[in-house]
Amino acid sequence: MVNGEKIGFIGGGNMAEAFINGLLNAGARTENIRFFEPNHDRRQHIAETYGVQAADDNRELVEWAGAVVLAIKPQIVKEVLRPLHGIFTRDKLLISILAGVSTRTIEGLLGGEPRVVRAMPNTPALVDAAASAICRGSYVEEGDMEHAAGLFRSVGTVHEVAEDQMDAVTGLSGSGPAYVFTVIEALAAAGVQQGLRLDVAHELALQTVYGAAKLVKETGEHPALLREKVCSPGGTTIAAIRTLEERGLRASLMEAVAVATRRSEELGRE
Ligand SMILES: NC(=O)C1=CN([C@@H]2O[C@H](COP(=O)(O)OP(=O)(O)OC[C@H]3O[C@@H](n4cnc5c(N)ncnc54)[C@H](O)[C@@H]3O)[C@@H](O)[C@H]2O)C=CC1
Ligand SMILES: O=C(O)[C@@H]1CCC=N1
Repeated sequence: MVNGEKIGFIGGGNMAEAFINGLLNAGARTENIRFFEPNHDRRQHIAETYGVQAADDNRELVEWAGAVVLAIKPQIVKEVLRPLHGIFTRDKLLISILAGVSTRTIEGLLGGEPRVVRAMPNTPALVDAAASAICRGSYVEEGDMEHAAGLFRSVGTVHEVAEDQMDAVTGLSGSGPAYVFTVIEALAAAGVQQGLRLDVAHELALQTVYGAAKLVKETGEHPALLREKVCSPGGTTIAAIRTLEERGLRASLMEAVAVATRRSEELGRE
């Protein structure tokens, strides 16, 4: 983000917290970040943990900010944005991280020709390892995409995609951390079943997933090639891989991403 820019968060939930944390780690100043959050406990938690100021309401927040991150649940987008109709003047940029909700819907709710960027980050933003994608609204200005990309880069990686790909991004990387958490949990359970202590099994499962991802990232090698290097002829791994293929791990993941993509599309129609 531009140094010294005022960034406001509508909503102080999990994702807003991840970004506030990431921005501060990246050198943003506390006085340049504000948020509005109606839940008292969350408001207090964010204000006290990060030393950032809570606004009294969303209108006050938007009037103060240069860039606004919309971080509420998609189901309440209409009730939250309708009262803000007309106050998103051309000097403000709105970045929405809502699953499913199109830039066209948001632009319609805000009125006029608001500068809107739609984004889909994920929770590893909390540890500066988010995978995010962004797409442009109808009225963005030159520089807005790079500007928004800077926010997401401060907590991980970012790609620009066409808006018709955002639901697929949501199904893959937006929801994806939950799939991987399930894999870690299942591997640990499998280790326990084979007689390992839970703490040892959990640590082995976690480090294996972390190490495998790091190996793909740092070598740049295709995962299939890296997998071949683990599979000794007639050995343990190829026996396990055959079982995973027979039980449909690949098809299960493809179907999971398809279902999540469709759910994202539905959220946009609700
Ligand atoms: N949790 C995730 O992994 C991801 C979530 N998203 C999207 O981010 C958005 C936020 O998700 P979370 O942070 O997980 O949800 P959350 O439920 O933790 O946060 C939403 C916050 O908005 C607050 N809120 C309710 N009414 C409000 C109002 N009128 N004004 C301001 N704030 C209000 C709620 O009290 C709550 O703290 C959702 O639209 C979701 O689709 C995107 C990527 C990943
Ligand atoms: O589950 C959800 O709807 C949100 C969007 C992506 C991750 N969490």
